[in-house]
Amino acid sequence: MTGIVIKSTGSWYLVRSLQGGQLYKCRLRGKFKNKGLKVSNPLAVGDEVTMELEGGEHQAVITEIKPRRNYIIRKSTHKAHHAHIVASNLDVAYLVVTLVSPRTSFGFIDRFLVTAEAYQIPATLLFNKIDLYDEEALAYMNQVMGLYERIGYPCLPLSAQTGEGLPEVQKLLTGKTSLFTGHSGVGKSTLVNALVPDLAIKTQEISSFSDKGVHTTTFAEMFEVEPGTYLIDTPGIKELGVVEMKKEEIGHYFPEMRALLNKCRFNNCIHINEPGCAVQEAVKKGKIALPRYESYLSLLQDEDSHR
Ligand SMILES: Nc1nc2c(ncn2[C@@H]2O[C@H](COP(=O)(O)OP(=O)(O)OP(=O)(O)O)[C@@H](O)[C@H]2O)c(=O)[nH]1
Ligand SMILES: [Zn+2]
Repeated sequence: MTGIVIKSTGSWYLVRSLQGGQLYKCRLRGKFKNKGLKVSNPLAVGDEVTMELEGGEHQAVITEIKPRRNYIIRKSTHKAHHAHIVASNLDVAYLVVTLVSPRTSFGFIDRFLVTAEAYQIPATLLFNKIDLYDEEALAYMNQVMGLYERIGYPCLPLSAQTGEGLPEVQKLLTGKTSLFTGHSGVGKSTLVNALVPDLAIKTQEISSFSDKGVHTTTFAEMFEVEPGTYLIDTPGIKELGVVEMKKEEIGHYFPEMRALLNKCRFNNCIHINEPGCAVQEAVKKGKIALPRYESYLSLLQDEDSHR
């Protein structure tokens, strides 16, 4: 029997069978090694596994994991050098942002996009709460959306509250595995609720497998929107941290910089103040948006502080 991990706690796993949709509470048989990956969890949400029934009606043992197409890692906030896989086999990563109450910063958006680039996962920005925007805010939003669309990131305006723009989001989800993330307060829960039919029932079903007292919402959970369409909610994840990037690598994760990188005079250029730098030139000419370049500089600085 094969299935998809829809919840991973590290000690047990909830798997949805691909043969009938039932849920199984699973343990692992033997040791699973994540080759070349320094992570604390052997299995993540989105992993496809083989399992064998065991004992109780809804219990199984995971015997094998299929190779991952991709995955996103998050650094542990309390243990240095610890990281875990948040989710795997993703088709799209969505960031929910708002320009008012609260205002998502460019820095935060760009960090998310860089992470998605590093893991080669297509990213889309969802601008929520447009019902709150006045004319000025709408004009600003269009400007920001234009900036990101020119780089190649799809952007959608919506209101999880009024439902405006939701059908467009729903269309994008169909047949895919989508990860949702965003700052606290941007309306991610409201949106996930609007997108996943019977979310409360599904959440209840998932938590009915939890042992007493250990249910937490800090793990990513995968919901079936309809067969073949999955949505991964990442509660409590404030930031998808990029794990160990070399300074020279960072520019590659800005698509608008990527094409220019071999045009710099020095091949180890990090585009700060080197002469003959194609990136600085493009910033001066307005071909690279200033906020994007500032995000780039801030990521460089972060790497400095990690050494
Ligand atoms: N006006 C307006 N309010 C919204 C919209 N979407 C969500 N809200 C409100 O924004 C607040 C935060 O929404 P949540 O869905 O809890 O936000 P969240 O991002 O899940 O926040 P956390 O649960 O803290 O991660 C709530 O009061 C919602 O009712 C929207 O489209 N328009
Ligand atoms: Zn340069």
